[in-house]
Amino acid sequence: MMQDRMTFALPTPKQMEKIDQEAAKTIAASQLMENAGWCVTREILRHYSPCRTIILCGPGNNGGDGYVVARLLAKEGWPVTVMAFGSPKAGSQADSAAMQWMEKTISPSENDVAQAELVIDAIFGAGLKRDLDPSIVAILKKAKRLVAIDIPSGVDGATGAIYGYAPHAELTVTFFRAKPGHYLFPGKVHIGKLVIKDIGIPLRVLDCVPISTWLNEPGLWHLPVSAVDDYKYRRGVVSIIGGAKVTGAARLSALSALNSGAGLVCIFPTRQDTTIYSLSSPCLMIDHHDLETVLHDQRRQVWVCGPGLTENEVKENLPQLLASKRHVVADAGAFLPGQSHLLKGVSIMTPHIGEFTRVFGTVESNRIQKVQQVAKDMECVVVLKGPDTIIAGPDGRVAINQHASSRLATAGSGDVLSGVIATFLAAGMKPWEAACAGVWVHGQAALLCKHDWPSAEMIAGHMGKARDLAKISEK
Ligand SMILES: NC(=O)C1=CN([C@@H]2O[C@H](COP(=O)(O)OP(=O)(O)OC[C@H]3O[C@@H](n4cnc5c(N)ncnc54)[C@H](OP(=O)(O)O)[C@@H]3O)[C@@H](O)[C@H]2O)[C@@H](O)CC1
Ligand SMILES: Nc1ncnc2c1ncn2[C@@H]1O[C@H](COP(=O)(O)OP(=O)(O)O)[C@@H](O)[C@H]1O
Ligand SMILES: [K+]
Repeated sequence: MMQDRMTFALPTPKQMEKIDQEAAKTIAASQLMENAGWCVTREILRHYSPCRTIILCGPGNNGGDGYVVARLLAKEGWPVTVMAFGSPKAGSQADSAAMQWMEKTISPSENDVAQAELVIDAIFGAGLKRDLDPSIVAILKKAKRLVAIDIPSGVDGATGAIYGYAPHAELTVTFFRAKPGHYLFPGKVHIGKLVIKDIGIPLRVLDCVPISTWLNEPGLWHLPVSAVDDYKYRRGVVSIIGGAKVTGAARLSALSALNSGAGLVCIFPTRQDTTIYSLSSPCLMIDHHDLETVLHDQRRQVWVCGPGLTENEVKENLPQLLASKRHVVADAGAFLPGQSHLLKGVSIMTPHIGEFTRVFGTVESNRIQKVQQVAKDMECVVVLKGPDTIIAGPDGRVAINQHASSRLATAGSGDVLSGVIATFLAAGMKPWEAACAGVWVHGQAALLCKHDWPSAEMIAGHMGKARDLAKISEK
């Protein structure tokens, strides 16, 4: 069965608020809070043995969940104390949860937290929008082992930004769906193990919010299959501009395309002497005509432009590709300081944060918003590469990729990415889907490498197997 793409939805905290409100129309809010508290308790019982535990309870619903956990853990015989940070509003859900807590409640104290063997952080949830109070920061800093309810207090659930400080949780239990901030840096490193629990919110309430952000997983997109009557031009042709001086980048991109299932991979060398490209793989076609002539071939719709190219090489070739309405995957050398106009018309661009900043200016704490804006302004798909790669479409859709490995942090792995994305584009996938699939398969290829330190060439060698695994995972 195909995965329902709603499985991968990452609602923002604001959307989650709306989801909670809608859910409360069919299931009592008190029941949702009880379920949330019970889910957190079960995870604590699974991961820890009974020990001196302090539950830090804030004034909102996150604190309400904390009071439920306190009651349920105490029932299991755990020595539990609640540390209250303000009182819940009279008559609120959190207020009734607090009223059911009959045991020890203490005022905020650094010393008591320092003495606790386990600290449960139920001060603020994912919707936090301002800096934590310094006295709260001082207390959180004393926690030795910490479990966060929903998200560690201080992490912005929409962006992963940190409001002054956030503790490092060993375990974070969130409800219904993860939020973007669970997966985005710098917040991501504060989450520890992430557990997402179903608390009884009906799936259909997702329809009441316009979800635009997704976890990048197979099923969000579908890779083309190889048909019995396949032939090379149906699989798709990938063409790559090959630089004169730096030749490895285009060759890595080509190798990646060949191994990802492209029907044909061609290199258009910018210099006369083509030996380096001719000798690199017997499967590659090397162009010997000028670009104008080559572009008469209508089968060659998809081009990679940038890996290994100098400014001049980009300026000599990119405008011609765009003028002839080719689909261009722009990377590396195509990101010239302040020259965003050169990129107008590309289908997909794949900058890392340095390249992105060079062309589009500094990125504030809300990277998603900035990448979405650039995708919209430039009318193309933007892949902001990194350990939490963000793929934004001009229509506002965003995918956050987690399926990767720091094994990718090696020179040339970006070139490999451009090759696989171009392959999927040439196979007929839409740009956003091709980019998402390429990023996932690239991550999978790195995960398949036998040791932790593969070269980009080795990663490229695992593309075919990684593509097959992506296809299987769609089911
Ligand atoms: N059906 C549901 O709803 C369910 C919800 N669930 C749970 O709800 C949680 C979200 O709850 P929430 O919206 O009440 O947010 P939460 O962070 O607990 O409190 C906000 C309060 O804190 C205050 N405050 C904020 N920042 C502050 C600061 N820096 N310094 C000082 N004060 C600050 C703020 O004050 P105000 O901004 O109004 O001045 C407000 O009073 C979610 O994480 C999940 O655990 C589950 O029970 C499942 C069912
Ligand atoms: N720590 C990491 N975790 C996951 N992916 C990473 C990490 N570091 C780098 N990558 C990925 O590796 C690739 C590096 O690309 P890039 O920076 O363009 O390198 P190069 O220019 O050397 O080819 C990107 O796809 C990036 O997302
Ligand atoms: K919390």
